[in-house]
Amino acid sequence: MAAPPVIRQLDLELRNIRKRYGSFTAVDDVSLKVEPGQFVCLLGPSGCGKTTTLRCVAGLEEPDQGGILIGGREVTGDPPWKRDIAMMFQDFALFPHMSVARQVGFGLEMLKKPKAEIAKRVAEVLASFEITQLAERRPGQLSGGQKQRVALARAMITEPRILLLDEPIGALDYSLRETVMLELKSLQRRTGISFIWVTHDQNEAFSLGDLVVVMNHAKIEQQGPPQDILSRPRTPFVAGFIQGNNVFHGKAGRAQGGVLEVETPLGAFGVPLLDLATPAPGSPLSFSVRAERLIERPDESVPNRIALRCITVEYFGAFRRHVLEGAGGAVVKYDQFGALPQSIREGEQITLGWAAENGVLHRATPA
Ligand SMILES: Nc1ncnc2c1ncn2[C@@H]1O[C@H](COP(=O)(O)OP(=O)(O)OP(=O)(O)O)[C@@H](O)[C@H]1O
Repeated sequence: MAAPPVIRQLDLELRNIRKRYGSFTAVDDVSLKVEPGQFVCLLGPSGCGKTTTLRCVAGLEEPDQGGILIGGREVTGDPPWKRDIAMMFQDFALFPHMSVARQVGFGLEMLKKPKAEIAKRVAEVLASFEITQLAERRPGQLSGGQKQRVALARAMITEPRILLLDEPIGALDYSLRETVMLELKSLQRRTGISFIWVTHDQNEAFSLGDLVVVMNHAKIEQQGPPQDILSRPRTPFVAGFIQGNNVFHGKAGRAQGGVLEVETPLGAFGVPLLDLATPAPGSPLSFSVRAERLIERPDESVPNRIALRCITVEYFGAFRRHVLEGAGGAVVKYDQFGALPQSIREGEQITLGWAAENGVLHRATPA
């Protein structure tokens, strides 16, 4: 007889969560499914509702509408300690008068575990986070990086199903961040605990997340693997928020062979429709083209072409960014691999173009 199918419960499911503060809606109709052991990054500008969403998952806020399931179990209305989660805050929220060893064991103390078991687990966790030598110190005697480890050890000791992290490396020096990011990613992979990581830093979100959830004005604008968000932004907000996109606004023209003509102040361009319905002629819309997808001095075979003047050339580590101006002052960015010889000078007039397949038509509304 065939083995019964294994049903893997989602670690977390948010079903149409809404949270209002008075008349202000901080989280609006947010739905999310987190697979077991997923690294999820909630990404968006300040005030978009990331922290409030996380606090709803933690049980620190109660949503006005919608449901929260953790490990397939409805937890909406349950207090934080009944949710199989742990949380780590940007300021680490360490208890100032408590020794490192005591704080790390605090979660187990709350769960009323026997003293001997707590001592054994604390010793193990301190060793695994390489902070045994700090056991008797107080938070005031720790560096930023050490506080971070202590906060993490404290969160992980109860082996939660989900770890919620609110800007967990935001308080660290830049020099430390990359190392800590790598450590946290490998910790997440090793333990198989789902991480929900709030950040406004897209580099963090794209380098860490299996799933990136982009929020704006209390709503999810797009969610998907980093590659999808980078290559196929679905809304003008996502395209504009993610570095390196040129966003063009215009009106729908004719569609032919799956390519829509879009009329913009810079000219008419062909953009693939892919799975989108053909918009009514004249309806307003937008599309984007990544700055590294532009081609210099394209020949006649390239249908989308713009005459521009180069305003500035800037270096961003591995690439060189050209900022160019077109008709009516529209700004276009063109990125070139930094190791290539510079081919466009400031002040130069130049034609840039792109293959039609590199244009990404946006959906009019968030989805
Ligand atoms: N307790 C509260 N009372 C009233 N408004 C609140 C409260 N908490 C949050 N808000 C508002 O809800 C909105 C979303 O806040 P939230 O902290 O979730 O945003 P965020 O995306 O995490 O921002 P940041 O990156 O700045 O932390 C903000 O406009 C904020 O001012």
